[in-house]
Amino acid sequence: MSELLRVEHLTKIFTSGFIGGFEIRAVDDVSFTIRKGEIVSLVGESGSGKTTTGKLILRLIQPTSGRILFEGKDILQMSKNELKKNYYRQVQAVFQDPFASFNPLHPIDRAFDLIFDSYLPDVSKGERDEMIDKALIQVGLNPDQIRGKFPHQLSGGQLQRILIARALLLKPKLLIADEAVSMLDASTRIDVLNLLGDFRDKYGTSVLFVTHDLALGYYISDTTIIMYRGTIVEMGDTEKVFHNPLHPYTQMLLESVPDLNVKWEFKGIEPEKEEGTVYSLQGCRYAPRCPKAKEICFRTRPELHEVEKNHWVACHLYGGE
Ligand SMILES: Nc1ncnc2c1ncn2[C@@H]1O[C@H](COP(=O)(O)OP(=O)(O)OP(=O)(O)O)[C@@H](O)[C@H]1O
Repeated sequence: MSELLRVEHLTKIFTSGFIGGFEIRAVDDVSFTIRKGEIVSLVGESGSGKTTTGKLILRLIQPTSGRILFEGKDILQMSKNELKKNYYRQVQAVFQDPFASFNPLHPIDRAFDLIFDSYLPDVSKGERDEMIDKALIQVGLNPDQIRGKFPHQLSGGQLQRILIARALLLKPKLLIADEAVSMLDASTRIDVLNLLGDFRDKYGTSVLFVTHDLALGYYISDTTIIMYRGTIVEMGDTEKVFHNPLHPYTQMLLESVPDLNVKWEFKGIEPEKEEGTVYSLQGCRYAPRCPKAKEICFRTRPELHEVEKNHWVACHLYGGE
């Protein structure tokens, strides 16, 4: 599989407050690639920088530093016109909150019209209708119950599927799906995940699947990237990351997945873990929470290095610093 997207040393620092405000390193020196036809999961807890990474790739926000190459071309050098006419024709996105993506004053068909007007202006009205119906059926919706409706007349799950149908209509080379199936009920969620897989097989669409749900990431992706506080702590073949997790953070995440055979039991109140944790920018971000942290972990940030084929970890426990 050849390379589609390359992210190099991507960093996004937000500043909060005015004078004497503080910096948030939402994404901090992140590098990875997505190959053609590859499904990559970006996994991590809330605030780990997943959405910011997706927004940077979509150039909805500007990075503080770093490069993003799509088919070898630096998207940060693209003009607005090039982005609109060329890049967004090939890179589509679906976000978590479907309500925010629809204008409540217009029937949902207008969302499709915008796509046709912008990217497929030569398609006739009859063909448009046929393509929209087909796309809706693909995501398990009945066009007769959807077309002409206003957003408030449809459920969040229906709106989300409409957005996925719309994004796939263009047969994009890359789909960024940011918690895109979170609002769907379990059976529809599997249908939509399967649809993404089918789409990849049929059209070679690559997917950056942003999720905090490990099980969904495992189900759909070839490659998994685990993020913690703006940094990549582990990445590689999904099977390797899930079946041989190396980073203590990945191990903790996997141990936290509820097991259907195990019932809750009281084990005492856990001390505060996340909010308010102070970490050093020089060291590993996870060190203050890490049960295996050594002195060096607080002092030097570990680099990602390949521990086995297609399996990288940024952790001093495995050397490589
Ligand atoms: N526009 C912004 N201004 C200031 N800080 C921001 C902004 N957007 C994100 N952040 C901060 O950047 C960090 C990463 O946020 P991000 O939304 O990328 O995380 P996430 O992993 O996608 O989390 P979630 O799963 O909750 O969406 C957080 O600390 C967040 O508060």
